[in-house]
Amino acid sequence: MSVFPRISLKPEVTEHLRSVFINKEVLAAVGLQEAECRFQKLLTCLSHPPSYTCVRASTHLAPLEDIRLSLEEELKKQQKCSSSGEKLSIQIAQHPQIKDVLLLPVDGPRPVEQLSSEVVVGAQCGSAVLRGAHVFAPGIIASPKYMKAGDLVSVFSDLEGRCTRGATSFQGNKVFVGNGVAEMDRSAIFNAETPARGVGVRMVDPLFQSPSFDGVLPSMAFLQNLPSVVVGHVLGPQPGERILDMCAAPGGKTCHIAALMGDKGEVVALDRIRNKIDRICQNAQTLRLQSIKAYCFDSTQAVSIEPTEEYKAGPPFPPESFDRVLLDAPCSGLGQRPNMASTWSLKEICSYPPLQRKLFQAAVRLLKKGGVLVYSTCTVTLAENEEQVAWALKTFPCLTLQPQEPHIGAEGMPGAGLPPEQLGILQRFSPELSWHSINTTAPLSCRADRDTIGFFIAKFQKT
Ligand SMILES: C[S@@+](CC[C@H](N)C(=O)[O-])C[C@H]1O[C@@H](n2cnc3c(N)ncnc32)[C@H](O)[C@@H]1O
Repeated sequence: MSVFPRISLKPEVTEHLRSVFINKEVLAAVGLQEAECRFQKLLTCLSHPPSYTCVRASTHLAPLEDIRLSLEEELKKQQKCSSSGEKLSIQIAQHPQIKDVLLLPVDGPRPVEQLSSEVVVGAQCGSAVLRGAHVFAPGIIASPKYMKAGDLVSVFSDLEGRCTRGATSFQGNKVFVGNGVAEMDRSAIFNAETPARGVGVRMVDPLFQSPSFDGVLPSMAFLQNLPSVVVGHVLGPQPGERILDMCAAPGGKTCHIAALMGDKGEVVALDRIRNKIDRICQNAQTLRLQSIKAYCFDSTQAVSIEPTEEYKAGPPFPPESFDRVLLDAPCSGLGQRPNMASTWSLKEICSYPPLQRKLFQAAVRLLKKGGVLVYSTCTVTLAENEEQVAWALKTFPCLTLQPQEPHIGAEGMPGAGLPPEQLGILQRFSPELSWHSINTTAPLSCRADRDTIGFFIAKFQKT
């Protein structure tokens, strides 16, 4: 059910996206009415959270069913301690095809009454609340003048980033995300000498309710969107191999790859941003994985200039060093859900394809002959997805497009000149195709594959 307005984008971005979704090839395939309808559904579904939470279970540490039962126990304990009167019935489902995934239903939108005391949070924080998080103090932008710990407050998300930090009220474009109990006085949030940390508002009556995973079985349950889990399986890492994850932070997919290899072999994780490397290491440590080596490095420069150089730990690497390469590329992120507003310009969105191509060139060079390259993004544009595939197949005759296992998403979108047999083996998660037709009372395992974030996966082999 739609409760939020469509995602708010700059008009130039909306027009650009319309031209992507209503391109000539799509028009020829489905007609104008259906193409326009899909585009409108896309704008609506992007502002809403998926109807379930996906957890990747650490099946390298314990059997899935044991993890499922422990998680159920932990979440029941969490409910006993919660001050909320209403209890969630906890049903954790397994995914029918993916053997390390657990699915938890999200209950929402729920009928929640708004209160007169308002806390305003940033849009990113608001989106996290809609996916089950509490409000952390750094996310709070405004609060009532005399807010004390223990006060019941309504939480609003500031969609356009217009609220002034420290304000006592805000009349701009905001969306109600639920009620909670303040865990801090206003003065501790805005007037403290050091920035406040920890939970600022504990959500007791959220608009969309799902269990909070904060500190719940951290080594066993990792929150990850379903398409991101699919990426690891499509890459198909094998024990003993050497794998490169070129854009790795915060390391969700890196850790999955290492887990799928039974932590045997070597997973090299690169990211350009230094402080994000710590997150990769923390995640690896929490999930008890030792085969991961993380480096701060610009992956466009990851091929060594000296061609005869031997492989050594750390970048740059000689050509053909890796059995498999994952390029989970930096992208415009327009598939993320929920996302109620983006202030990005068209120029910013169009800045990604050239960077993705530079990374892709390095990926192809670093891959061994016979090796597998997986390219993925969490965005919906053609330029960052199918057009990149068309470019790659033309630029690198050594690459062939491969079928994916599992293939639970839709096919690639027409518009980049790819023939149907190639579109058919691309995997595009397109929540707009089923928006409104998803029966939220149907078993989770039936609807999970369709109610995802927007995502794209292509698999290549170097011959
Ligand atoms: C989509 S995110 C990766 C998410 C990650 N694969 C995961 O599953 O947790 C893209 C990442 O690429 C990194 N990045 C951007 N440009 C890069 C470059 N030239 N070299 C290496 N990393 C880069 C960003 O810092 C960002 O962390």
